[in-house]
Amino acid sequence: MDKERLQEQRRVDNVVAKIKKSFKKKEQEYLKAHQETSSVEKNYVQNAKINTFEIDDRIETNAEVQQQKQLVAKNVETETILKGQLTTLNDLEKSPYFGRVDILDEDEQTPETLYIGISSFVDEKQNFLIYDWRAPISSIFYNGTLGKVSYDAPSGKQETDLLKKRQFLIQNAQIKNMFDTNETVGDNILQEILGSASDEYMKNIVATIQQEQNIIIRDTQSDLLLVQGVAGSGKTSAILQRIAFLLYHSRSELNADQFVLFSPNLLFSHYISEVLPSLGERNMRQVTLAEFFSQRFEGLNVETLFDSYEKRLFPSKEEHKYKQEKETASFMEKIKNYIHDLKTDDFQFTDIMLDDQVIFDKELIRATYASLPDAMSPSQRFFETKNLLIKKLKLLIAKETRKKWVLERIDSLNDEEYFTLISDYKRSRFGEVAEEENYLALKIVKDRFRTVYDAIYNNYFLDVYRQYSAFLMKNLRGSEISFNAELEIHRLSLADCAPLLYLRDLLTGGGQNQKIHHLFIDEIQDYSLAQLKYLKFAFPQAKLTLLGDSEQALFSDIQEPAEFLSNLKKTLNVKKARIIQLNKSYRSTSSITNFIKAMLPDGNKIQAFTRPGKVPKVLLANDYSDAIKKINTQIAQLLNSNSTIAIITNSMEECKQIYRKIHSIRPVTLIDNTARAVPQGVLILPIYLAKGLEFDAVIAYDISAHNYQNEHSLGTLYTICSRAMHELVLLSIGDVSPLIQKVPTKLFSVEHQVILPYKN
Ligand SMILES: Nc1ncnc2c1ncn2[C@@H]1O[C@H](COP(=O)(O)OP(=O)(O)OP(=O)(O)O)[C@@H](O)[C@H]1O
Repeated sequence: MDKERLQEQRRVDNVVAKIKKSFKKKEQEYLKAHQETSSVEKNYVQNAKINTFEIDDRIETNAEVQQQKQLVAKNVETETILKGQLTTLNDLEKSPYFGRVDILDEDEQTPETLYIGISSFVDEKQNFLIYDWRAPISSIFYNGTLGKVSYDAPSGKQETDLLKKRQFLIQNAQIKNMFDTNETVGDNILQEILGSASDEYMKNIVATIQQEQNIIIRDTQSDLLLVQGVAGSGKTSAILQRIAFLLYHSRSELNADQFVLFSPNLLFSHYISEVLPSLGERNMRQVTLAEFFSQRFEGLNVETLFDSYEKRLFPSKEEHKYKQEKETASFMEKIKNYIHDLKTDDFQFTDIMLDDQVIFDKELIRATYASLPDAMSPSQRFFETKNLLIKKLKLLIAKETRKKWVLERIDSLNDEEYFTLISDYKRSRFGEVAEEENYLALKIVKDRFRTVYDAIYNNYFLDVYRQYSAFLMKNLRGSEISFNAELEIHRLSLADCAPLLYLRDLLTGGGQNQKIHHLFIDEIQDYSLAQLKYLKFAFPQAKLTLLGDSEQALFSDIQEPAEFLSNLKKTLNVKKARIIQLNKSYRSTSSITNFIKAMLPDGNKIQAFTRPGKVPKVLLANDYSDAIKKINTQIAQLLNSNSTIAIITNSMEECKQIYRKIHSIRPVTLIDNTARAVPQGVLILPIYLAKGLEFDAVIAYDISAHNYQNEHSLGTLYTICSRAMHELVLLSIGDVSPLIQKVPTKLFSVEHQVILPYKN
């Protein structure tokens, strides 16, 4: 070991010893906090048990229990914080840092040496032994080349002289690799990291963030940050790091609950779930578009992207046309205009019923709405109508309390019913019997009219579905037929969700979440402009970070990036928009990336990371049973050097067919849309569930001309191939797709004697 490395190792030993000491101290604090929580909890349980029998004692006990509850919550929070700190210290113990910079400030004589890791660490004298990677000064580790550099500090731009930049790979407190570099972050360590096997969870990239990724991570100015990056260029990695960065820099104003990430599917949510905790941060909220819509249309079966993808394989021409129209931003504008011009007579009000009885008929509701000034916006008028209806309901309830049935009901109450009704209200408070009777009558009637109140509160007096249908009839005549037919069987197609919600929210004034500060959307190419417009409306305070690869479009044709960007900017109408392109692909070996590049019309822009590997292999099968044989042989071969092999298909049906044939031969996992995690081994899954994921080896199933006829399916084929990290096998039953035929033959090998109509 050379002298310098020995010196560095000595420093590592020294720092690790201090981290261990600090860990022990924190552990004591944690144990103490834990004991406190347990004792408060015990106390709380005992208090909750006693004195709840006697009605009069309930109120006091409740107050006490509430106090204890708050105490437990506070203690649990302290415990969680300490536990998080222990986890971070534990991680630092194994790998305290990954970078070092030596800098010389203008007014200084001697250089300063700073070490950079996943979290800061100070010794007892408050000396910084490790700087957090998110600290302003740390940015020069990722950004700067040696010489004069600048970084953004809270006090403004700072300049310094960067004298040395050193990278470390430290495992179990031992330096495994270390070297000095003049580049931003050198290739050596990256090579080592990218060459390793895939994992159930995505890893953080903190030690090897690349310059252009660093820009995405540290941007705090843009209202819309659009990252257009080729497959495997680290878009997802960069935004997760970005979330950690934003949380660190706005610790006092922001917490993880104010971040929402729209992810492509539940497998993906699980896959990325460890990145933020590994950086010492809590996870943000995650939701898929399907979940988001389903929550808003209770009782309806909302079509998912996956249903729509499977259906897309056989769409009717007419349906396709309607769907395309509903996905445009201009369709959303039509909704806005429709509502603006909507006459009172055109509102689809509906009677409010209680059992079989009409409580407020629709004409009364219409008259109430009509009585309000025209100058009010529809949502204000709607809100006022709601208030007026609630007032009317209160009058009705007051009148009803005097009815005979109510008195009869009071007389027939047994003890239990009586105490339930009176709940914690003290009997002694009633001056006279009549007062108690009035109280009970009001409770009984209110209970009886609860559903009416709920109906008003939840806006059920407007039939939004009929309203939307009326809108369709006016603006996309014919499309209301299938909408109504689907609704009959409680189904809602995906293309209708955004316009329908928009219509509902504009009319009723709801649906907006003002609390979310940052909205992240991954795989943006799978969202229609109508959906994006709605999300912007639903999260009006949120800054947007949108990531995508317009060429990985599964659900629509590939769009020119420039056209996509300009449409997006126009639709979302934001002030400070910034677009960042990531063209270097890190996931796959250069052989796989070069193969993929050749498939795409503008593939030249993709830069392969120089990691050598085998060229992709194209296998030609004569028929289905030959294909299954070939899959089995390939799996056996690939398993020699790969731990996860994914057979990726174009549809669930294909997955099931393959699974039926091969699961008796070897252990395989069929992944469907109920799966929450991706195990290691051999997997079979359709491409839409593999979005955003990666596997050691991929077998692209049936890339024949039959399955991938033309450029409409290029997005799917490209996405499948780009899931492979180390090896890619493409299997075709019969002639290969013309999309593969245009790839130069030197970029892949062919296994079969059938002659291919090569052009090159
Ligand atoms: N700077 C980096 N250092 C180390 N690994 C990186 C870096 N950038 C990307 N990677 C790795 O490259 C792979 C692809 O990254 P990621 O999934 O974030 O890309 P993506 O652009 O979201 O991909 P896709 O659009 O194809 O799903 C991951 O294994 C990730 O860890």
